[in-house]
Amino acid sequence: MTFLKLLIRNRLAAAGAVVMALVLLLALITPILPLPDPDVTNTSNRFVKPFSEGHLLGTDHLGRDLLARLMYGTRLSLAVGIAAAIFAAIFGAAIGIIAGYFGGKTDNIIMRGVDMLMAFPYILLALAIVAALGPGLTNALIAVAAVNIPFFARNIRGVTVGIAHKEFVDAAKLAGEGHLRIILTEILPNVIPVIVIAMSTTIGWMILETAGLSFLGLGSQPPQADLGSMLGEARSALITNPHTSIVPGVMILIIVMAINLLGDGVRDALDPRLRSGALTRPRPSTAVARTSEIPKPRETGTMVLTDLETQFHVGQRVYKAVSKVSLHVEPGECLGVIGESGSGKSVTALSIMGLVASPPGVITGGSARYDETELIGAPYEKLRRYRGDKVAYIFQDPLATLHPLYTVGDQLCEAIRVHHKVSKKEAWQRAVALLKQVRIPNAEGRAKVYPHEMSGGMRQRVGIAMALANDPDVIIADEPTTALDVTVQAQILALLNDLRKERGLSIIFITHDFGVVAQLCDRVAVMYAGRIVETGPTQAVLDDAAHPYTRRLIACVPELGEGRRELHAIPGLPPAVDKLPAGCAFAPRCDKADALCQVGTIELEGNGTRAVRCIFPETKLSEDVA
Ligand SMILES: Nc1ncnc2c1ncn2[C@@H]1O[C@H](COP(=O)(O)OP(=O)(O)OP(=O)(O)O)[C@@H](O)[C@H]1O
Repeated sequence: MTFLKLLIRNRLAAAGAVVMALVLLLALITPILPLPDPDVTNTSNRFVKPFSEGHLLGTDHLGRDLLARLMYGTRLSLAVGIAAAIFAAIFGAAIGIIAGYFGGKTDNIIMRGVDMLMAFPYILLALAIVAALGPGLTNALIAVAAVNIPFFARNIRGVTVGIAHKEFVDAAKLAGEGHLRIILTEILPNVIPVIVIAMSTTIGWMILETAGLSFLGLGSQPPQADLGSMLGEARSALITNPHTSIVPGVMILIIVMAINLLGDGVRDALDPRLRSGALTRPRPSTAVARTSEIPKPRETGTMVLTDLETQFHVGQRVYKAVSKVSLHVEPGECLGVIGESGSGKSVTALSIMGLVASPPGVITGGSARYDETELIGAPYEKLRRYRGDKVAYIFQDPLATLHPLYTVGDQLCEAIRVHHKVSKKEAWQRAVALLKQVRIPNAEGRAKVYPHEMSGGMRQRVGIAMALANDPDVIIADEPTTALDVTVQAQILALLNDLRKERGLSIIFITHDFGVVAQLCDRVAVMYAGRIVETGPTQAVLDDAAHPYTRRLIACVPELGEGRRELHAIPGLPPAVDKLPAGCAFAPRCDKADALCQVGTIELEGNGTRAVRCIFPETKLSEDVA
């Protein structure tokens, strides 16, 4: 269904589909249409012009009705082209899957054979095959299918090689599944979209090739008409009676155009990366469609978010990933943003610099101010200048953000030179100094290695060095230690803490671990279903959390050295952000909730230092202490 919707949304593809459906329908019902016999000659009636009585498209050099020949010819050309495409796809895909899956010698032998076939110009190869088998439509079909097999084999082999090394295939092998079963259940479903895409984009080409062979007299034999043979026969009357060539020529043009447009649409609609964003590529910065005025900031700091709202618009659905989030961070301060997976922490962080992919992401309101400059809705050039230079990000998996083909030193140099005009040598020296600063031993030597040659902890230090490359004022760290073991995690946290003190950095630290917040953050903001439910100084929140959700989150952290202690998981799941309930989103999971919690809007209310979004808080916040 999604596939069809996406296909229809692409207007050119939809036009191609309509034309193709019409042509196919006409081809199917040709035998029952009141048409004259396409093969009956009437030499007294040669070259009748189009729109004559009894001959809508005129007649050819033997007086045969061109409309009837066109309809039957189209039927035949389509049948042969489609059949050739199906054969080429089946055999080519089978060869590609076997070569890609088994690899090694099997791959070498099969693919060198395919290479040899590809070394011949396709039309020469097709001519050689037809010459060997003899002229005729079936042989033309075999020839066209055969010359296209290498194209499918190469494409599918490439995709299969990638899939054959994926973990789920290894898991199937470890579970003792046989090769045939793995190919049918693990590999094939993953390559079918590629086969369909390859077919949809080559079918038009195969119809042309079949027409080419018939044009040369090697395909359909007289008196049988197909589009190529009609063109061939019309060749001698090209100047005197052009309608005999124009009629089949225009039909070939229409069919090939329609198939190509449809094929491109099918390719786009089947590409999973384009699905949620319809058929458009992401824009360089997140789309902003405000539904209200830019709010005035209520706090001060290096980075101040006020009532930030980010949504994902997917078809008719609206996912409210971030709802009216307000945060601020002072110079030299570390703010922790904590919440379960899916609570909107990353989307909040990415919205600040316009890094949420659009479509489907849209910032629908709020403000993000860096040092008095509004970032939401700022022109892309301005955001680009600020990205990395003023506000830098550190992500969870540095392997995904570092380029695998460049050394870490080169990547650091590039990051420096994007924002500063310095010589390569100077950039390199700065890169080495940065690596030293993040305490990488033998920084000169390590600058020359590739990311995959480093351990996870070292890579994350490189990630931090990248973030520091341009001396930013704000660092947004999105779960930078989640993938690391506890000792390395402690080292990285200590490093971030030292850098913060040395450089006066503001850090927004995203995590789902209260233990990490306790170690590093001055203040904490707890998120649930896209909203802040509690904020306050870390120690105060840890000592006496006000929101039942915060209490439950803290209770989930094991305390080492405390002897046996029961951990209380939070029952239930967070709500889907496209179907948020009224009132408190945590109410369905909260044992303190009653009917009052499930109506209206519950505001975040505080005393200047702490705030909570709950009508039955676990603890009463003391009067204003600001
Ligand atoms: N492309 C998208 N289309 C629809 N919804 C999305 C999309 N990307 C994210 N979301 C939704 O936005 C919400 C917030 O996601 P986000 O990644 O910010 O959560 P998170 O708290 O950072 O989680 P995690 O700790 O797992 O990274 C989630 O409910 C998610 O389902």
